[in-house]
Amino acid sequence: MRSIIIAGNWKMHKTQVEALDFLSSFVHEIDTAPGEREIVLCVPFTALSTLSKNLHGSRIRLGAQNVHWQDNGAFTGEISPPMLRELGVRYVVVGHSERRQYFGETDETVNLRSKAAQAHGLTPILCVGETKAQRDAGETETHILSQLKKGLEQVDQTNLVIAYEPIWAIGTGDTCADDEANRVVGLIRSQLTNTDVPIQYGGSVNPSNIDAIMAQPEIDGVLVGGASLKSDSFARIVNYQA
Ligand SMILES: O=C(CO)COP(=O)(O)O
Repeated sequence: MRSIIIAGNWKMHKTQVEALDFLSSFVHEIDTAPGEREIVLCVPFTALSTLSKNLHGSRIRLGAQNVHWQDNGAFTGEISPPMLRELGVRYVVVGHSERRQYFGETDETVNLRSKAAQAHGLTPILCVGETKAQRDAGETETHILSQLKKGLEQVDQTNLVIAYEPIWAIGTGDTCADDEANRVVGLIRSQLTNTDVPIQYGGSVNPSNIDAIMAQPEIDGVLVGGASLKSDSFARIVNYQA
């Protein structure tokens, strides 16, 4: 049985005050969401502690947006798995295309980060996806298969989420067609030894397209950027009509 995971990725948005403001409305707006939907907020490191203290038994799970593979050491600017665990974090986004593009993340470091997260009981949300140029050149499949092969080496597939995020669909309003997203997610699933790994779609998900995306049989959830920043909009996504 595959889990459904609806996750917001706030990226570099929201101070602690803004995060608490979001939470105060959001907890009520998701009151009636079906219980089997896992709701995750992947927030900036600086908002983790405040949110963690204010979740008060809520069903919302906390996620981080990056994690280092060492427990501690001279790695200025990085955060370790035990530091996240201490704050009640359950999930961590690994290998987001923005980290690969702007911060030199490679399949090898993505792999190290995923394994370290798992070793400390965190669930990595491993992101893969192609650029527009790769799609236009017909290289979508080979690119994603290569990202998966390297990224998943020795990764435990019983504690893992994968997010298919076509880079050209991120923050552009240009969503991948539902059936095409479904096809690529199916291709990703065909590469896994555990076919129950939840696989999300990400890229311009919003309250208007969520129902159609979640109607796709291979898609087990979404990773939402811009539309997760407003509580009513993200709540509508969480409350999608099945
Ligand atoms: O990158 C994303 C989530 O990780 C998607 O961002 P948008 O939903 O803003 O397109």
